[in-house]
Amino acid sequence: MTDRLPHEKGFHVSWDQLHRDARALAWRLQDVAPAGGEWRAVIAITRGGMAPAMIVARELDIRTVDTISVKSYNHQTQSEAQVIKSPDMDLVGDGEGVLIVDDLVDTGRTLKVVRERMPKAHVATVYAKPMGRDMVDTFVTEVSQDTWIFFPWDMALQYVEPYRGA
Ligand SMILES: O=P(O)(O)OC[C@H]1O[C@H](OP(=O)(O)OP(=O)(O)O)[C@H](O)[C@@H]1O
Ligand SMILES: Nc1nc2[nH]cnc2c(=O)[nH]1
Ligand SMILES: [Mg+2]
Repeated sequence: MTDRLPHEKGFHVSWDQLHRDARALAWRLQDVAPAGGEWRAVIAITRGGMAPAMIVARELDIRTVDTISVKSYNHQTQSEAQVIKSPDMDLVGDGEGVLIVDDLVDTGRTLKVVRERMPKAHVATVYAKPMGRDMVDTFVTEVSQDTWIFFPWDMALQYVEPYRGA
């Protein structure tokens, strides 16, 4: 089940917070745009990168968006990262002028396989943990390694008991 364990802390991100943080990422990316000022395409790492990629593409007015599908986690248990769908490699080439977006980097294993396929791409994530931070060129917020990030698509509003019961 999606309990916190084995992570010590939980960082719960609302849609509103994710929207703000993804826009902050887009703001940072403006300063590192390739020569000529335009990214050729955004590549979202599915599935978690899709919402942030959409927001970044909207802010930076990038209309060409593709995906790379990588599966590495089953809930909180990691196995080997596997590319199960590639982007259009005629479009992507070696990654020059291409922006790769994911929701977070944790161990960096997902980004390792992605970078092998697009070595010259710029890699951006909204959140980063220390182990994988060096795999990312631009990110917004760092959380500790023992934190599990819960995204809005994994959560629902629900009643909580007050601290002081009746
Ligand atoms: O740096 P790593 O340790 O490789 O972990 C980071 C990856 O793990 C999560 O994806 P996940 O494999 O759970 O798939 P999903 O995006 O489809 O939920 C997250 O969205 C990142 O893509
Ligand atoms: N949702 C979520 N997926 C992850 N995949 C690897 N680390 C994390 C995390 O902290 N949260
Ligand atoms: Mg993912």
